[in-house]
Amino acid sequence: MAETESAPLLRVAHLKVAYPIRSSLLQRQIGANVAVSDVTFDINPGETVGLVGESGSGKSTVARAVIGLVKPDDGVIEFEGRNITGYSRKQLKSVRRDMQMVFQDPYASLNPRLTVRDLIAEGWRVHRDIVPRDQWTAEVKKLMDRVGLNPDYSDRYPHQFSGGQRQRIGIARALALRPKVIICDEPVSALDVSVQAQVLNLLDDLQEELGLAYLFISHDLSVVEHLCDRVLVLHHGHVVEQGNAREIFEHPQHEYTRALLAAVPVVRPWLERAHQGRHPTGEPPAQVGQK
Ligand SMILES: Nc1ncnc2c1ncn2[C@@H]1O[C@H](COP(=O)(O)OP(=O)(O)OP(=O)(O)O)[C@@H](O)[C@H]1O
Repeated sequence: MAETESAPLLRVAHLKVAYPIRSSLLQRQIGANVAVSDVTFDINPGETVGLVGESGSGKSTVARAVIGLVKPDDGVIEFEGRNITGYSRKQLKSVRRDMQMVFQDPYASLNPRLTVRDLIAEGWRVHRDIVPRDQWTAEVKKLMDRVGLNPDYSDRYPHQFSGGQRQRIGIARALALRPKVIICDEPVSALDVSVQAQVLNLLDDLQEELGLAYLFISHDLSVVEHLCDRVLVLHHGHVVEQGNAREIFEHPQHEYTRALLAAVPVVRPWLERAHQGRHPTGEPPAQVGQK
């Protein structure tokens, strides 16, 4: 799927992030908790790289470092060949537009006081050259349509939508900035299994249509296996195994990977559809607000 002839879209080399440990009384730093260490991987345009591991293994920390929310203690992060490791907030502005994030909890990540229209258009206030103001409404409706939401509901608020629909709003918000890569941090783990399938299939379709790259973070190996080209297995902040997704799932080399695989409860039939270019039969009926 991915083309590798040019520089990778995103390159993370020897990333180390340590969080300060503070004394609760004095708020004085008394040490550091190394959350990730020596994490190295590339993502090429149109590629999906999975980051898997148990809770606390460092997945979100890698995502936060890539997007500039935490400062690496060591290592290099490059975007399209540019070293962005030490970028200031202002310098990161141009990169953030190309690198969007979809979060685990779509409700917590959406401002409840904004309508869907304002939520989707929010990024255009900062990045003014993307969509002219007089076209915001039309463009919001197009994006809603694209992610499977009824465009007539653009003046509704997040609480008027279901969990799956709210995640579609989050995806539309990310798409609004026309990114090259989307970091998906457990994007379906807060959703019902049947709704997970719909959202994953949407992400898959968008990738095919727009050539997006994904850094896909999940503790659920059955999700990662079917969506990802390559996978990194994180354990206590270290990459214990990485490579082609299918090979890792068929022939896991590390005992931690084998333990994670053994913990996968069921093979989910809806995931069989991934990368086959068609929707599974028997998807649950669309919900209110969804087309
Ligand atoms: N803001 C923080 N301050 C201090 N320690 C943190 C902070 N955020 C994460 N950690 C610690 O860093 C380590 C990695 O956490 P991280 O959230 O990256 O893991 P994760 O694999 O994403 O876990 P989860 O799936 O539960 O989100 C953990 O030991 C965690 O306790």
